[in-house]
Amino acid sequence: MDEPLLSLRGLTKAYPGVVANSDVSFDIGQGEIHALLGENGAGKSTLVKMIYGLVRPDAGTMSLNGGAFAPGEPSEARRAGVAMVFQHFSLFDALSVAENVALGMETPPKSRELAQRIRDVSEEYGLPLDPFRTVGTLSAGERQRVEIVRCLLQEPRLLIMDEPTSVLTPQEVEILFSTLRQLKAEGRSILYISHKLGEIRSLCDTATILRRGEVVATCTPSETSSRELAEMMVGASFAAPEARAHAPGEMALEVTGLSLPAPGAFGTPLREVSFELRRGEVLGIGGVAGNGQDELLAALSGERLSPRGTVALKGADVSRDGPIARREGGLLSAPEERLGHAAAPNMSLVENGVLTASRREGLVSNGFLDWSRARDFAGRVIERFDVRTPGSHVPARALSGGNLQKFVIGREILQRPEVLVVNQPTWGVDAAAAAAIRQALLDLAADGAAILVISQDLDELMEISDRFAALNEGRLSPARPVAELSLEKIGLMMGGAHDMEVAHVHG
Ligand SMILES: Nc1ncnc2c1ncn2[C@@H]1O[C@H](COP(=O)(O)OP(=O)(O)OP(=O)(O)O)[C@@H](O)[C@H]1O
Repeated sequence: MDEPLLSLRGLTKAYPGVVANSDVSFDIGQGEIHALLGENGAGKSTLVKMIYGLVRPDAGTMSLNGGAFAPGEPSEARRAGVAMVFQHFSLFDALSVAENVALGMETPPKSRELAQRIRDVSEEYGLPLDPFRTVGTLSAGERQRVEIVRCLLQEPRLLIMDEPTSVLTPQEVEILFSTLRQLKAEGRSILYISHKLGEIRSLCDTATILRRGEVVATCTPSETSSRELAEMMVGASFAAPEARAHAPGEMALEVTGLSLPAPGAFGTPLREVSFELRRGEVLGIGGVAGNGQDELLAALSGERLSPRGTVALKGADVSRDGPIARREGGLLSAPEERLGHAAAPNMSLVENGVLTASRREGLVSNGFLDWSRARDFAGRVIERFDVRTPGSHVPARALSGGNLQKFVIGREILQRPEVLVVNQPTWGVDAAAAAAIRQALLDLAADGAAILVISQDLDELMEISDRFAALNEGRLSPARPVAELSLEKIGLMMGGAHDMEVAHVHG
């Protein structure tokens, strides 16, 4: 076998109360697509941050192309040929694609030349992108292309991708995969983090599986079933969610002709959105990111008020009520962006629990916070949703992405909502925990709650929804029973093809 591109030997990194990586050793071959798999908090992000020079290992060594490799900062890793596309993009909305790319370069070329290079790379790798478009107007898939093109301009030997498909439509996933296969054919290597086992099985040559910071297995994903992969990750078997039979009940949430202007320069207006949601029912709303999902959630949660007569909760007009009044009426919600919007990063989990649960859980009495009840509530969320953390005193930012997501969703579910609106409930959550969250949503519905799930994960929507509707440029399609729909029809309802045209307007 050829010499590996990257060898990791005994990498170890501890944080207070948790060993994030313990004696991790494996190799990534030249031209190999290598999957890194593991439950939430297994240590995947920590490991790639060490490779990318963002975190220093406490012990262990790395070698790249046979030479010692110990990047002290990302620019050093980049110079050595390591590039990384992050889960959360670091782009400036108000700048153009080319300006954003230039910002990440140490010595950017003149803007004309850079625009040409961007066009060349985007054509060569089948990633349509217009260098002069303002980033704020791009879909999530297009933003990701900006990040990928920015990486490819550095001619990387190793490209690290952290959950790249969580923001993509099925069609965009196909485009991304052909780009990755092309990079592999050129002899470049890819380290691929994902919780989507089907994708890993079709794309990756090898998989390394981490559990609680340690390498527990290495396998060939195409020869391993998704169930086997999942079981290696959790070290146990797990059950797929099961819907309990139920008949839809009374009207819980009725939205009628809801139109709202875009909240800012880069938001999406809502256009005549109408739907009904009954008790006991799960309505799934799909769509490409940036088609009004955040705006719809804000209008339902009460963060943004809408014209009278547009939002009715259990028959009462709540269009002009803010979030606190709606929560009191039984409508709870969890937005997509977990750090900053759903959770305050520097506050502890106890405090984050208080943020949305203080009234419904009676955590405040006579104007004073009841700390012991608040700790008890956070503790119950942690236990019930298997949030991996040293304790409820830990600040939200110290949790792995998936564990914080479990906390944010669990916090709402435990408050026994009558209507629950969630956006991307299992984003970044591993297979077993995602199954547990979906099961909790189904159980809530079976107990008579009305649930609205906004998600880009079509498999998820198909699995848990009774009816499905698609958001496209702020318009909502009529809802259809899921039993009548194929995945392909849903893809078309989403209008997922609209941003795939080659956008060479300035070419
Ligand atoms: N900056 C930090 N401070 C304290 N603890 C941390 C920090 N970063 C990570 N951890 C802890 O290290 C462990 C591994 O986290 P890591 O983010 O690497 O997991 P992950 O496998 O990427 O998870 P996910 O799939 O949820 O993103 C977790 O227990 C996490 O809480």
